[in-house]
Order: sequence, then C-alpha cells, then structure tokens
Amino acid sequence: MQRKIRVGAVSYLNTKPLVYGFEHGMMADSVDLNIDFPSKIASMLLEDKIDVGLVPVAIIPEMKEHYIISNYCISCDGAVASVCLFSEVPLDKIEKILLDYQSRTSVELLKILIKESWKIDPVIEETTGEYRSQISGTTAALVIGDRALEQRKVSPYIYDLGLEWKKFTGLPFVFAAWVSNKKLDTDFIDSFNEANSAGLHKIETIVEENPFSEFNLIDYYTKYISFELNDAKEKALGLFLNKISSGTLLVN
Ligand SMILES: C=C(O[C@@H]1C=C(C(=O)O)C=C[C@H]1O)C(=O)O
Repeated sequence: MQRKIRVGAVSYLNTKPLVYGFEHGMMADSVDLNIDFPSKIASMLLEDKIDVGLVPVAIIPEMKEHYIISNYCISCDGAVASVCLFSEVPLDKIEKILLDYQSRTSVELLKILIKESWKIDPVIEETTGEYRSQISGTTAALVIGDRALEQRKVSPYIYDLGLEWKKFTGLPFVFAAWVSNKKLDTDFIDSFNEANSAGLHKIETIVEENPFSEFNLIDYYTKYISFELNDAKEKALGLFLNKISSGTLLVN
C-alpha cells in the first residue's frame, strides 16, 4: 500500500472550511493531517516533515522545489479582520512593533507597508511566546489568527493589513496556499481539491461546530476571508513574492 500523504494545515478558525472535509472522513485512507500554527507548518514543509501544507506564502522563495497544488487558499480582498497591527496610539506615534512568532507572511507584509506605504521607522522586535500583554503606550504589535479576532476588543487602534495592502496596491492578498515540496499525483490533487471544497458549502454547520464569541464567524468566512485562488490573487501573490525576494526592501 502507498504511504499516506502528510498534510499540514493551520490551526486557526479561518482554515476550518478547507479542512472540514478531511476532518469529516474524506481521504482518510490517503491523508495524514497535522494541524499547527502557520510558522510551524512552514518549518515542517521546509524540513520535509510534511509533503504538502497550507503554508504562509512567504516561504515559497526558500523552497528548493514547490508546487501550488490547489485552487483554494487563505486570502482576502480588502479587510481580513484577523491580520492587524494593534496599538494604543496612532501609526505615526508608534515607536516599537512586536512581530507575531506564529506568522511568516504577515510579518513580511507588515515590513512592506511600514517601508513603502506608511513610511514610518519603528524598532521591530521578534517574539517567541505570549507578547500581546506588552501592547502598551508606543509599543504596538502584529497579531494574526483567532488571537487577532480577540485583540480587536482590546486595542483602540487597529490597522488591518489586508485593507492597507488593498489601499496600497489595489489588489487582493494571499496569506497561505496549499504548497507541496514534491510532485504529487494528479488523482490525489483532484480528490484533495474536492475535499477542500466540501466545507465551503457548509459554512453554517462549521460556525455551529466552532462557537466563538469574539467575532461573527459567518461574516468572517463570507466578507473577510476568501478561499478561491483566482487570477487577481495570483497577480497579487506574484507582486508580493517579488517584493520579498528581490531585495527592494533593503534598497529603499
Ligand atoms: C488571514 C490569516 O492568514 C494567515 C496568516 C499567515 C502568516 O502571516 O504567515 C499564515 C497563514 C494564514 O492562515 C490569519 O491567520 O488571520
């Protein structure tokens, strides 16, 4: 028997529609599903601990070999709600920004916006564990995922990175895509896409199965997060990858 394909997916609520099929028995004989936060899934794909992952697109330039295997992704066209810079002061008063250790893509997106759009010059600091309690005074922080939906209730200034990118480029934005580090069989890919789409017709069930009081999940899945990888999103992805791999950030 062929071994199972090792699949990694993000543990946040935004991924639930895409993994619904797998979590409800689809491809159980051919897929071994691992769930973790995005930067962890990214390392797993880079270290070949998984064969395919819903990974932060920012790691694509680091991969020796990569294939975007699916028409589904985690993206937005305008505000995304769950990727934001949170602050107690407005942008021009921010002196330090803490990055989110769980993110790879949004960290790079934030750096682009800081340099090319907002033109501010804060100190940037990495984090490794809980850091949201340090958002105070002129110290702001990038927070992604479910924790960002919670933080919306706490911080007075919220800069939504999906919206800021749209204002800057006029384009949608792709945060994560299904990427494999080796060629996978087309039959597998077809079934994989089918399993991905299963949950997209089950949004109300998914919301019922995942009670969350901090944000309206129907709105989140239908007005903020978008799941289809279309031409405009591919164009946006190309522009983003070009910006992070061409060194423009260093030159400007
Ligand atoms: C929209 C989001 O996109 C996520 C952001 C990622 C990143 O910044 O590396 C990776 C995966 C996505 O799930 C979110 O989690 O809120």
